[in-house]
Amino acid sequence: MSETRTTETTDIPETGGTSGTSGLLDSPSSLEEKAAGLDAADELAKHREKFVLDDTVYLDGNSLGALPAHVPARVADVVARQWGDLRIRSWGESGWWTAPERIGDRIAPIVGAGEGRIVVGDSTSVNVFKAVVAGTRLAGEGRDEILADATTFPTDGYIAESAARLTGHRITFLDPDEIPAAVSERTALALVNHVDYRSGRLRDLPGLTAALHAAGALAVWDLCHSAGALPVGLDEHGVDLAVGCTYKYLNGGPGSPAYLYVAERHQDRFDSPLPGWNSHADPFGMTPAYEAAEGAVRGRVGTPDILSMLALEAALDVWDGVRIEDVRAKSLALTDFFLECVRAYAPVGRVASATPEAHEERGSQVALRCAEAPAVMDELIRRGVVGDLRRPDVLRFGFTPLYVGFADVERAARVLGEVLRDIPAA
Ligand SMILES: Cc1ncc(COP(=O)(O)O)c(C=O)c1O
Ligand SMILES: Nc1c(O)cccc1C(=O)C[C@H](N)C(=O)O
Repeated sequence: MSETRTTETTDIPETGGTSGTSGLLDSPSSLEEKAAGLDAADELAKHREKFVLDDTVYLDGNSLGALPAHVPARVADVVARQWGDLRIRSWGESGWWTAPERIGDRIAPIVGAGEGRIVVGDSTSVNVFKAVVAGTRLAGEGRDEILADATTFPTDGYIAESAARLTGHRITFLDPDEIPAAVSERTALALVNHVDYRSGRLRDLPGLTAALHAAGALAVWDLCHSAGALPVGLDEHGVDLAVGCTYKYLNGGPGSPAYLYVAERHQDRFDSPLPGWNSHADPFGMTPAYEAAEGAVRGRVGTPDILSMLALEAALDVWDGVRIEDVRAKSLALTDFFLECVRAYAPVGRVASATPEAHEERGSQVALRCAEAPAVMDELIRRGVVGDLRRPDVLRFGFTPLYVGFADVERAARVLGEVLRDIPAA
C-alpha cells in the first residue's frame, strides 16, 4: 500500500481586524457577542436538548456521537420487555427480524437514497469487504484493477487490499484527485472516502462518480464522516455502492451497526461475498442451496446485533423533522466561526489548518496541525474541550450541528488559545 500523502496545511494568520460577516472586531468580547447572536438565530439550537450533554464542549461527535436522551429508556424496554418478556416472539412481534431493512429506510433520506436501498448490519469494515468484492463482480470480466483512496481511514485500505488478493485484482492506491486521469477500461471500481477522517477534506462525490462512470467503472463511497453532516445525494449522483458507520453524526452509540447501500439498478445482480442465511430468499427453509433474497436484504449476513441495532433505531428519532440541508448550513457556519475564533485567539504560528477553506471541500470538522498536539489535546480535554488527537500532530475538532452551538465554538477556540500560551512551543 502506498504511503498516505501528507495533508496540506494553511497557516492561520493573526487577524484582530474586522470580521467579514459581522463587521465586529475579532476581539474576545466581540466574538462572544457574535456567538450569542448566532446562537439566538440558530433554528437547529432547539435540538440540543434532545441529547445528554454536560458542561464540556463536545467536539468529538465525528468519532462517537452523543447519546440522545430518550435512548436509554427505549433500550431498557427492548431488554426488559422484548427480550425479557416476549423472548423468541420478538423476532416477529417486536420487528427484530426486519430491523436491518427498516432502519436502513430511516437512514436513507439522510443520505439521499430511496427506500429499499440500504441495509443496516455488521461493521463498516465488513461492509467495505462486501462492497468491494460485489463491486468487482458487478464490473465483470476484463476489469482487473481496483483504485483505492490513499488517504483513506486505514481499515478500508486493509480490507480492499485483501479483497483484491482474493479476487485477483491489481490494487492501486492514489489520491482521489488523481482518479479521473487514472481510471481506464481496466478499472472495476474505485473506493473513496467522502470526507477525509484526518483533514476533514470533502471529496467531489458527483464529479468523481461521473468520471468513473465515463470509463465504465463503479464508484464505491465510504460515508462515515459525511452521513448526518451534509447532503450526500446517493441516488441523485448515481453512486453504485456505499458504506458508512452510524456511531458518528448519526449518534447510534459505540459500535452501532454500519450500513450498505446498493443502487437500485444493481440489486438484481448484487452477488454478496458473504451470503449468510439472513440474505437467503427463504431463510427458515434452511436449505443447503443458497438463493439470494430480492433487494437490499441481499446485503445481510447473519443474525443482527439487535440491542445495538434498536438503540440506533431509537437514536434516529432525533432526525424527525430535520433537513440535512439545514444541518449542512449550520455545520459550515460552525467551522467558519471556529476558524475565525482560532485566528483571533491562537498565538501566531502555533497551529495551521489542514482543513480546506473552500466550503465545497470541507466536511464537518476542523483539523489543526500543531507540533505539541499530544500535550495540547490532553490539556484541552482536562479543561473541558473534548476533541481528539490523530498522531503525530493533528488536533481534530468535529462539529455536530444538532448539539454544538456557537458559544461552544468560541469557548473551544478561546481555551485552545490559553492552552497554547501555557504549553510552550517545542
Ligand atoms: C472512513 C472510516 N471508515 C471506517 C471506519 C471504521 O470502521 P469500523 O466501524 O469497521 O471500525 C472509520 C472509523 O472508525 C472511518 O473513519
Ligand atoms: N470506531 C472507533 C472506535 O471503536 C474507537 C475509537 C475511535 C473510533 C473511530 O471511529 C475513529 C474514527 N473513525 C476516526 O475518524 O478517527
